[in-house]
Amino acid sequence: MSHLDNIPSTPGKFKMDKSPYIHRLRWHSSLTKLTFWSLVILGSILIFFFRSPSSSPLPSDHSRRSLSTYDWGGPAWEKRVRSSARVRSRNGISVLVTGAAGFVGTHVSVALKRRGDGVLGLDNFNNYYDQSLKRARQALLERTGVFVVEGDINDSALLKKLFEVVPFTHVMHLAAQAGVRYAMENPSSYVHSNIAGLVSLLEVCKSANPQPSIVWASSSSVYGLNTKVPFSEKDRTDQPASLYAATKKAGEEIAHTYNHIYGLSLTGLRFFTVYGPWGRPDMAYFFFTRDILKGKSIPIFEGADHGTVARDFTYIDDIVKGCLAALDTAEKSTGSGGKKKGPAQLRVFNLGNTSPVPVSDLVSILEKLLKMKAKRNIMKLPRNGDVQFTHANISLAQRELGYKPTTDLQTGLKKFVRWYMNYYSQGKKAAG
Ligand SMILES: O=C(O)[C@H]1O[C@H](OP(=O)(O)OP(=O)(O)OC[C@H]2O[C@@H](n3ccc(=O)[nH]c3=O)[C@H](O)[C@@H]2O)[C@H](O)[C@@H](O)[C@@H]1O
Repeated sequence: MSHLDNIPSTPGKFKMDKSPYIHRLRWHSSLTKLTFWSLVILGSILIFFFRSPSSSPLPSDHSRRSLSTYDWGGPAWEKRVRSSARVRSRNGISVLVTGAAGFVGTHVSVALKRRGDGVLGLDNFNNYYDQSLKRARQALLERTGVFVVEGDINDSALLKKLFEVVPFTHVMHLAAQAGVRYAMENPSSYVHSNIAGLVSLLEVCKSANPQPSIVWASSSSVYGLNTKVPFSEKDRTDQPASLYAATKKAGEEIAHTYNHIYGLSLTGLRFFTVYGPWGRPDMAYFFFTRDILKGKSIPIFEGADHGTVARDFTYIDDIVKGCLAALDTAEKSTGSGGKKKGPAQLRVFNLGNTSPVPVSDLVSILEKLLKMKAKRNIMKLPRNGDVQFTHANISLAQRELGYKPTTDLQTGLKKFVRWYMNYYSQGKKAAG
């Protein structure tokens, strides 16, 4: 008889015959053996519960566990949330701004607040770049009357609570893991924020009553290896060149799904290399400024055969106008109680400047403004997600949003440099 003969042919029908039991009774006549086997079984159970990854009822992902470290809730906290989100103008809207302590988030929140809309910020203050800059933006927001709740978009309990406290009419979703090149270093942070975080937010929005209208940040990077310029919303976006771009593209498809199933009104904005005061230190114009001032060499990328690398750099104030116009023209979501009641609006717009500038020209402008020569280190465009050229066709945004950028790179950088010199002269060290 082979050992395979003991295996039942029908699952669930295997019945242990009595012989092992009887056999064991004989064994148990020895107390030592009983104790021994009891300990073995107990030990195995303990090892199973402590070592097996699937035995834990908690998610094993670190980022999820860290969500519980944020402190929120309580009557005083709710009061602050309500007061910040209170609409103070006729026909105003109440907006939850995610990523409020980020570059675009800060500018959009201030603009909304100033015109009398209710604004509540949400930000996880992660350490992707200098956190003190995020705290300084937060201080600016507080002075404007915007409370920034500290929390993560993956924290559904927090999101649900916020919607319980305030029936937001709109969500401006700007929280994301940004940066094209960093995606090679920390891919999971892109999935966590740009995919899981987006789904977590949309899940709560779809169940909210009333459902809010959502405007969110996509990216010019979705055009990827597309060579047809200028980039139009009708062009293909199925060849992303970085994981960052892929997660933003995934976001656009996820938006389609939530619009289709639940009647959420969704508008995606494809931002083109946004720059300006209070910007992101991981972006080229920002760290070029810092390094030129320090006398450090700066890597300037060029394409094959000395090909020009250029960007459709877009000034923050123009982007803010585009964001507000998108919020103002957003139609209401049509669902309720998690159920779609009719077709809802689904839009995507390019928000660019329509005049690409070579990166080497950006450096020349900075040299003039800083009155310092840059140490240029010309390098081959790395194959880590960068594309050679971006150029927005903005006719759709012009037609539907009245979007019309007015700031050229020279003017915008002048404002950035003024802010930079002022900000970092006040004892704040430019993060290295
Ligand atoms: O438009 C967008 O969708 C994207 O714009 C920027 O991405 P990118 O255009 O690559 O901006 P930077 O990293 O500031 O680079 C600007 C230009 O400088 C070049 N560069 C960058 C870094 C460097 O060391 N040297 C250099 O020449 C890049 O190739 C690029 O042409 C943002 O970082 C993204 O988050 C955003 O989504």
